[in-house]
Amino acid sequence: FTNEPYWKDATFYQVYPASFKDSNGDGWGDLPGLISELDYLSDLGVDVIWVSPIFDSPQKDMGYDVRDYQKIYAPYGSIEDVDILLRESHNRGMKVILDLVVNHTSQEHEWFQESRSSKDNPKRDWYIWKPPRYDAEGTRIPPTNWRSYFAGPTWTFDEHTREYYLHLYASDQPDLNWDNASCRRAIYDNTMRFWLDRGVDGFRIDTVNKYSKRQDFVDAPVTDPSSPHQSAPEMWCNGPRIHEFIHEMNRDVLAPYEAVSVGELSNTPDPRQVRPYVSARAQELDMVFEFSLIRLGTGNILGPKYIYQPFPLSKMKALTQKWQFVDGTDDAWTTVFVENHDNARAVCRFGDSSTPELWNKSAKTIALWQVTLTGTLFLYQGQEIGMTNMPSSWGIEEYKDVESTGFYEEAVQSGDPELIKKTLHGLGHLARDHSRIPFQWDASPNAGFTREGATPWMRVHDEYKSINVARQRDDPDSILSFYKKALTLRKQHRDLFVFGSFTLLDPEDESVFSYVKRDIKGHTDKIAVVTLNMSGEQQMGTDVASILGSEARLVVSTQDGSKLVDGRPVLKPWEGRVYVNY
Ligand SMILES: O=C(CO[C@H]1O[C@H](CO)[C@@H](O)[C@H](O)[C@H]1O)[C@@H](O)[C@H](O)[C@H](O)CO
Repeated sequence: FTNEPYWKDATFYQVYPASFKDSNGDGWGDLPGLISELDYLSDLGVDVIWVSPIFDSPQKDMGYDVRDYQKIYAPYGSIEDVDILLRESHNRGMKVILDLVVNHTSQEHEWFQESRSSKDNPKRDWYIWKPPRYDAEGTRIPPTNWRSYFAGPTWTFDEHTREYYLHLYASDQPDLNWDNASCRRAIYDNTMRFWLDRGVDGFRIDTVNKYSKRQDFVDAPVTDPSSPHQSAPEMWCNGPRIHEFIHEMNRDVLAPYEAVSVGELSNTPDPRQVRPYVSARAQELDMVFEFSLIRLGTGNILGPKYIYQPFPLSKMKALTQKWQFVDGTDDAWTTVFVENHDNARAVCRFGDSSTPELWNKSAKTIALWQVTLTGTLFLYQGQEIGMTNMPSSWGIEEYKDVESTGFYEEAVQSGDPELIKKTLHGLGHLARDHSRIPFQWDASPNAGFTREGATPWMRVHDEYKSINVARQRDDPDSILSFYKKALTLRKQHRDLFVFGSFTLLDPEDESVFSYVKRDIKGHTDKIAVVTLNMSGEQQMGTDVASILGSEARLVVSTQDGSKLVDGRPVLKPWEGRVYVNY
């Protein structure tokens, strides 16, 4: 696999800087804090660190609203700290990618300040401005009836020039007009080249399939008669010029710097629509995140996103199979992930955190699932120690995320107590806040995230004394120890685990998740069988012997189990195993 680019079998680790490590006691994570834990990441087996936005920002959406791409948000540190992060990471053989948020800026960005200053300002067309419409009563209404991802309209009226500007997210995040070539050039120069010239190794690219909007700006069909704002992803997702723009970004910036790129791609549930973005010969993106699997349990993200919808294991298995589309028929590549800063914790959503024992066992089986899937693996901070959702006893006041508060406000305004109750229940399961509380390093005050007496920007989890790195580091039976072992196994068996074809077994089984990985690249007859008990009862695993014959060799069990009956593993509750024929 020598001729494969490093980023295919590299392990990426996402850092949410506000919540990773605070070095100066202001209760907000920072770059010196991250730098002080690089050995921890290196020891875990991390190859590439993805740092969520650190740029100057009013933090309306935690930095996904950038005021100055070339300045570091002061509580995070300085640009010199980024240089140290790069140097110290590279010295440890780790690369660093930054978060590129260029579908929109903050409304405080100088570009937007100029654009809103007058209709004939040279940067007017760098954003998307439209005149108002008026309804039958002569009331001014937005140019279209589109709904924002954070609830409410996608348009805000600007008194100064008496026009509306478009924002797919918060009104603090006006969308840039990628149809304007000078705007695109400024994005390439002012943001991407600036950081690549400083030694950054690549980018996670935010909302990458939303840059090209349909130019007819018409109303969307009314799917929710109770709301004036309608779901309309077809108006801006995978738009008419999106491949032209991304190919240009690759040709002019990414390729010349050999910068790795991972795009964040939503509302595109069909792999046939995704492959063109990630086929090597297309020269667009190296890989993308698609969210169908990680979003299981949520409603339509442009509708009742936070009305929780329980899902069967068979659905999780079917979505895993759907996105394990690397089959050697083309040069497309994919990603593997189950957590990020926009979703709740995996052990609470796909595992069972109801007891310490089931929490430990289910978190390990989720890890084994992840490390045996084909594609580039991404971990999210805290996943490796099994961090859990905020306690259900915590009130809405603990939820800080603009999306959580937006949906809660919308429910309150509806005056419908049932909707309010359902939304609170849904947020308790799904909110982005769950993955954003401070990282749990040890049992000292504030979980070692910040110093004693400091006030963390978000409350530290009540259970930090039982779930933290210090407690797990030297415990061979801990989730952390298992992740270290599993990440090593992934590299040792990369031809099957990272590059192999995926075949789902027993799709209707609602307790056991089994699949086969075959060696498509090496063209050998090497086979791995993965069989995971995703239930709280003992289960029979898949028929390993019928696939691997007498050669079946146990590579790993999450609970040191090995019992086989008639060629089928007897799996303890939440036990996972991998067998191979070599
Ligand atoms: O649309 C996005 C883009 O998210 C990216 O873009 C958003 C805007 O920059 C930002 O808030 C997210 O943190 C960033 O990951 C969703 O993935 C997001 O999860 C949101 O919850 C929609 O329901």
